[in-house]
Amino acid sequence: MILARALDVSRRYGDKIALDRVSFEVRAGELVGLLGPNGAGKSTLVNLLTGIRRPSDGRVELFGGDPRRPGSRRQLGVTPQETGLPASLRVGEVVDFVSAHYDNPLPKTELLDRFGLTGLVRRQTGGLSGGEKRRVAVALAFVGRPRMVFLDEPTTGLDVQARRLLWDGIRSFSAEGGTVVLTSHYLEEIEALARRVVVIGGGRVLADDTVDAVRGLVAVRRVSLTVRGPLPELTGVTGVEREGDRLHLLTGDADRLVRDLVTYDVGFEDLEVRPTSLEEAFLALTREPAAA
Ligand SMILES: Nc1ncnc2c1ncn2[C@@H]1O[C@H](COP(=O)(O)OP(=O)(O)OP(=O)(O)O)[C@@H](O)[C@H]1O
Repeated sequence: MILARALDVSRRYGDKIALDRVSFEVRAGELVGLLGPNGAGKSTLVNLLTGIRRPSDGRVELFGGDPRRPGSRRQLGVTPQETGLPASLRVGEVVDFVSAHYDNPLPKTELLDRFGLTGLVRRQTGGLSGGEKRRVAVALAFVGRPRMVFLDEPTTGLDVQARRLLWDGIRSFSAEGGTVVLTSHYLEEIEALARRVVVIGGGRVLADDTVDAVRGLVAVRRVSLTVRGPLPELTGVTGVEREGDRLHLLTGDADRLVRDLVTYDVGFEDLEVRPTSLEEAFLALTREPAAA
């Protein structure tokens, strides 16, 4: 069952085309990561699907209706990229306030426990750290027992431990059948959480597939080796990183590269060939949109 859909959607801000004929759908139970560099159009897509903005062209649907109608948003939870919490209220009071808007909210203790916030219940939000505020803001998207949540960069500004606490909360919602769409710059986050990744660049969908398939799409391999002398000119190398004597070469044809290293009699040690990280795949995709 499709819970959210964009059909040939474009969004312009003056002369700027933020989204260019994008089609995208989210099915019940999915955990989808929207991945893209700054300004790619991720937030714009989220804002259209959650009824915050209107498309310039094309159609958007949320639970089969117009996202701008409050009735279509009843089963939706959203954490925008930036949120404000009333500084003088305690965390528990903010949760009570938001809960009061729903018929059957999640019990406060359960919500706080799920997101590792129990210890903060009596703290005024104005005195929380940036990371603690962010965790509260994300948890609030879940108060009304939504069927689907949109989380725009949920873990920006969080340290590793806080990020993991949030991931646990998101994972348990997903494990119970909840549907999640999240945007992220943290490739590690998409890999850790999402089964499906949609790469957005320049207002277009560059790839929409599993994390493994997106990596396979660019099929870049990382060949690592330790060399003491200079390297000869090698064909097909698209990137080089150096850590002391250790070199990491990115290439679309690892077999050929290794053959060339042997042919040129390069004295290498500890040769390793492995698939790229999603980050490397993502950089290659956004650098060469035509190849996608
Ligand atoms: N209200 C607006 N007025 C004018 N231009 C806008 C507005 N909102 C977004 N844009 C432009 O549209 C493009 C897409 O922006 P969007 O915020 O959707 O990208 P994003 O992928 O979410 O980026 P980030 O990762 O930096 O949040 C950008 O070029 C941005 O400057």
